[in-house]
Amino acid sequence: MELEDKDLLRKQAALFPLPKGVKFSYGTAGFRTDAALLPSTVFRMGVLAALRSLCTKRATGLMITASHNPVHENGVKLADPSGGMLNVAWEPYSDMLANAPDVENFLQIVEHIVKMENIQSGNAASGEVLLARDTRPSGEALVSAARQGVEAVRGTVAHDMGVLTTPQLHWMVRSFNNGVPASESDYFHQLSDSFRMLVELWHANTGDLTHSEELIVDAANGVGASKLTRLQHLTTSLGLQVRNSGNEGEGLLNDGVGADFVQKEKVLPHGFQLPADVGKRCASIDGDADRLVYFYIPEKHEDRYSGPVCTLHLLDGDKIAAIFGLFIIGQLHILAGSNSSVSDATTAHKAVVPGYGEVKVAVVQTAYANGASTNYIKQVLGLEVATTPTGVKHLHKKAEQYDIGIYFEANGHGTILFNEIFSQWLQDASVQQKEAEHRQAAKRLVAVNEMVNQAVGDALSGILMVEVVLRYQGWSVEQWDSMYKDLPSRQLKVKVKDRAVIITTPDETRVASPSSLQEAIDTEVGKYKGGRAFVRPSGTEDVVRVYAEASSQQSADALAQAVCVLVYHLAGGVGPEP
Ligand SMILES: CC(=O)N[C@H]1[C@@H](OP(=O)(O)O)O[C@H](CO)[C@@H](O)[C@@H]1O
Ligand SMILES: [Mg+2]
Repeated sequence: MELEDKDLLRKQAALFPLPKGVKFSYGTAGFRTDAALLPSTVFRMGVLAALRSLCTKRATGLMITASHNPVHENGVKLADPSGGMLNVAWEPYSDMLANAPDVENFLQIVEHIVKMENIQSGNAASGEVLLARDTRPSGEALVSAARQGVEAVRGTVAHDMGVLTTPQLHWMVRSFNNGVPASESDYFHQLSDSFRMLVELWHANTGDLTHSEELIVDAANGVGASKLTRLQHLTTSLGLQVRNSGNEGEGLLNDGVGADFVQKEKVLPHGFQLPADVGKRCASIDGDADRLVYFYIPEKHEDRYSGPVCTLHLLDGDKIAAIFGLFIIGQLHILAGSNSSVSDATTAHKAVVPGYGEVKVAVVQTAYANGASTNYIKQVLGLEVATTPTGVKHLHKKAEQYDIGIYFEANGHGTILFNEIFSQWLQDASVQQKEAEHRQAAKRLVAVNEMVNQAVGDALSGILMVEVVLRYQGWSVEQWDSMYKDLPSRQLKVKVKDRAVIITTPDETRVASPSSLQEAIDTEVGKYKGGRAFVRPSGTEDVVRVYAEASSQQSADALAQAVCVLVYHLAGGVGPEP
């Protein structure tokens, strides 16, 4: 690095000293903590995003959000030039930079990165970083810190894209680097045009494609609310009612609302009521709109305010993956000219399409996927199921290995990826296939590829896709729910002194160390028919997560509870015994 580059960085970095006594960790999906502690981290991530851009010679992205966490927290996520998460090989750099104790140490790490990655800086270089934030009050000041970080690296500029959902920013980075229109308005038009196309292509088939009931969306009092409203203006046939939009009097961001709350607590979010909302098709998104779950309250329900509450029927990421898989395989069958039904598992997963060959399709899940979903996807849909560690960065990478990769975490983060060669083939097939039916199936898949965010999981495009598939199937939310019945499950957390003492096998289903813990878990699981349990240290919170499944809710609860006690005793639990 040249002297003047260093001087500029030194001067700017001095404005953002590291707070005392804090250790930052990149974790599962970026840095997250109390907003007041973050300016130095965000400034430094601005520097890293700039270096990554100079290194790849393409634009990168930086998003200020703490997703489903409380409003006083904030965080930073980095987008790689592909629009996906920051390349995992660069995560150690982000940890090193974020924790550098002083300016000189920080400069040394920057120099180390520049050398290791052979980065050309200076006037001739041109890096670009797109910045955005969610609706948190701390966001504006943090975007300013990020901008100062980006511009402290000579030869890079920051573009502030304003208040966006996380998936919108990732989409923009991807589009920008692909040289296609990349503004927010382009995003909305791409989604709504392809939704309209899918609706029209259904008309071509059978006639009317209106859904009798509108969808009610809990927007977590976050950034997704205004974006959904905008989307609705462009897609008139999408009947939508947005609640928890964060307007005056509607409550706080993520407070008793949103996808994380609904998925974990399985109770109605604020703004929804009995009996008015019974039977309605409802969805929740999270604070930065990258997670989506659906839910409804059945006619026969318990009152949420009395007794143990589980009145809400949840359709989580696993069920969204299942209905997406059903649609995709259905269209591939048309293209393959096969009359076999999706329940014919022996042929379903080998969609051999004349002119292309075998189309490789898989659903990618983590160990948190409900066992019933995995069975259904494999046995009824006949699709391959691949498993990865927790975290979208892992699922996304795996899904890219297929012609069509559908990935979802149970918590509702996921999307459908199309590989480039297959997507080009579909484009050609949509005009060149002899049979009109085949051209239409290809056109539908082309429209799905356009509509569903190819950069990252996106609640907005996810809603459009679910709504399309429900209409194609002619299903109500209850009919969708009845694809399969979830195995009873329970997820709990345990506080320990140092969660790093637990090391799991790569697939995260077993504890490698301490080995006594895995032996004890095995003994406990053996006591329950159809039982399954695993533990892993969280990558976003200072806890160990415990997951259990069994044949009844009571057994799942008991198994999860027993495993919590084992973790507490064998892995250094703190506070009162669980
Ligand atoms: C069990 C669970 O839901 N874990 C979540 C959570 O990660 P943890 O590492 O488990 O804290 O946050 C991640 C980021 O949002 C998300 O990708 C992941 O699925
Ligand atoms: Mg989120």
